[in-house]
Amino acid sequence: MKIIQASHLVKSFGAGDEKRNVLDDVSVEINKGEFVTVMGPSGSGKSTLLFVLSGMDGADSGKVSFDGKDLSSLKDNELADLRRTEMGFVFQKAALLSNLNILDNIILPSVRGNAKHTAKLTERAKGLMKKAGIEGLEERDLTQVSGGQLQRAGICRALMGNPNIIFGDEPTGALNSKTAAEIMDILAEINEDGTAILLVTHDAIVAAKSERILFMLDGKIASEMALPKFKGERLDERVEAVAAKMREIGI
Ligand SMILES: Nc1ncnc2c1ncn2[C@@H]1O[C@H](COP(=O)(O)OP(=O)(O)OP(=O)(O)O)[C@@H](O)[C@H]1O
Repeated sequence: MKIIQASHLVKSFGAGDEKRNVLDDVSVEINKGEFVTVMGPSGSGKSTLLFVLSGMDGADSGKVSFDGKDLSSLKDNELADLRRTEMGFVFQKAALLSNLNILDNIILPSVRGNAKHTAKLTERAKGLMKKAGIEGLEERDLTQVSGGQLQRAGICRALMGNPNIIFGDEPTGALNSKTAAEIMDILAEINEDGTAILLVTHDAIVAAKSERILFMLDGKIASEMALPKFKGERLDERVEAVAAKMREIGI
C-alpha cells in the first residue's frame, strides 16, 4: 500500500542558459507507515522533492498521487484540506509565532475554521505535549524554552491533525547531538504508531535510523539503500554502512 506514488517529476528554476532541472525525472514511491530519509549534497534537490511530494509546490511535469489522489487534480482549497488533515510538516526551525505561547502555537493551525472545538483541541495538544516531553510549558513564551523544546512543540503542531505522513526538512539540523537523538526518538515513536515519515537530512546518524535512504545527486535519485526497521540496536554499524554508501556514490 502506497501513500505516495510520484512518477517522472521534472522541475526547473531559471530561464535560458541559466535554466536547470532541480528535479530531473524523479520517480519515487513511499509505502504507508514507511520511514524514509533523503540525503545528498547541498543543491541536489532534496527540499524541492519534499515540497513537490507534499503539494507545497508544483512540478513542471510528472505526477504525484497521494493516497491515490492526483495532487494536480485538486483545487487549492482541496489541497490545503489534504495537507491539513493528512500531512504534518516539521522544519529545521519550528517557525512558531512569537506573539503566542507554546500551547496556542500548537493548536492554532487546527483551530482555524474550527473554533467551537477549541476545548477538545486543547486537550489533544496537551496529550501530545506530554508524549513529546514538554508538558507544563503550555503558557511559556517562545523565548522561555530551549531549541529542542521548540522543535518538540513543532512536532506536536504537526501531529494535531493526526497525519498519515510527516514531512521533515532537516528537523534536527539546528540541534545538538543529544537533543537531535531525542527528537529522532519521538519521530521513531510516531512512526511506530503507523505514521509514515519522509525526512531530508545531512546527518548519517539520522538516516541510519530510517528504513530506506534515497540519495540525490543533481536532481536525480542516484541510489537507494534499504535497512531493516531500526529497533534501537547496532546503530554504529548502520551509520558506518550509510557512510560507506555515501563514499561509494561520492556524496
Ligand atoms: N524558488 C527557487 N528559485 C530558484 N532556484 C531555486 C528555488 N528553490 C530552489 N532553487 C535551486 O534549486 C536547487 C536545489 O534546491 P534544494 O533546496 O531542493 O536543494 P537541497 O538539496 O535541499 O539543498 P540543501 O541541502 O542546501 O538544503 C538549488 O540550486 C537552489 O538554488
